[in-house]
Amino acid sequence: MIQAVGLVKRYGRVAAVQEASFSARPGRVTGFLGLNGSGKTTTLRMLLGLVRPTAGEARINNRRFRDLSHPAREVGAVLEQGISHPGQSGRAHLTSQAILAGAGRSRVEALLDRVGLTEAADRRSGNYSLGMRQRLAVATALLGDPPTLVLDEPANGLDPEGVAWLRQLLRDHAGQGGTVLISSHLLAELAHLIDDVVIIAKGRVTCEAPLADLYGASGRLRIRSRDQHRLWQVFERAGGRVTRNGDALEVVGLTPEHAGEIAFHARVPLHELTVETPDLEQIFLDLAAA
Ligand SMILES: Nc1ncnc2c1ncn2[C@@H]1O[C@H](COP(=O)(O)OP(=O)(O)OP(=O)(O)O)[C@@H](O)[C@H]1O
Repeated sequence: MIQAVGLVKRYGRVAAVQEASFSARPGRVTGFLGLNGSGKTTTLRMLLGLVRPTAGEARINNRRFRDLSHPAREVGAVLEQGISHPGQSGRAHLTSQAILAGAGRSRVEALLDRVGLTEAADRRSGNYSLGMRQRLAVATALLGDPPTLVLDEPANGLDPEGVAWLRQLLRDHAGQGGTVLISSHLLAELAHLIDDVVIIAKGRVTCEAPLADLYGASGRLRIRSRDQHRLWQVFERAGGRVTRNGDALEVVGLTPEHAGEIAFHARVPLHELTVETPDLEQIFLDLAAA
């Protein structure tokens, strides 16, 4: 469990984070979304004890990071690329980090395999692609087998296969009861990866909700029939908000099942009943620009 409680960070006159409160729950993958410069990295660094909050508190499993007795066993982080020395091989990097995390050599080999780096393990990490460096960073974060993962823009530089791999890894982690907080400036990048969304705009949290609610919030039906006037009346009477779009009605506030039954009882045959998929990126941009 990750909790941000009224987090504030000011750099001189710059208010990087302002009263940010949210949580990321066990068993869920939570997306932490915001445009560039909205305060994501600063917030994650406060959660991980790397930046001291001006006010408020960040808690991991109900404790501040600095009060954790075995940080590497409680939380793993992917914060930035280039964590390894470029001359060092992936295996050498992971082995040296394993010592810090109290993990054994067999764990290093298992993790190289898990992130798909076994074959490249002895190559200089400086020659790794961005995607391979991300995989190495994820392996490093997993060394202490922590239940909580914090990842800053981990999908950056991953090709579609890499994104599918990351998705499975995070899903498995959450499926075993782990907590995952993952940041991005693109909702589309995370849409298939996350259960919950926290959106930060200009340092303030503007939305904290299950991703499904974001879809549901703008669920809109498109309906055509022979008697649009009659349908308009009965839909409004049932609590729907109706507008016209060309020869169709657009209805918000009714489920397709409800709308279909209302039309049936009003004896108006439907020619079309479509659930319009909301433009998720647009919803995100509206919330992120708030
Ligand atoms: N050490 C610092 N000193 C001064 N200002 C800072 C510092 N770190 C961040 N800021 C400012 O705080 C604001 C938030 O920055 P932050 O890096 O947290 O945003 P971000 O959402 O992670 O952006 P990006 O996606 O571009 O990494 C920005 O205006 C940034 O310039």
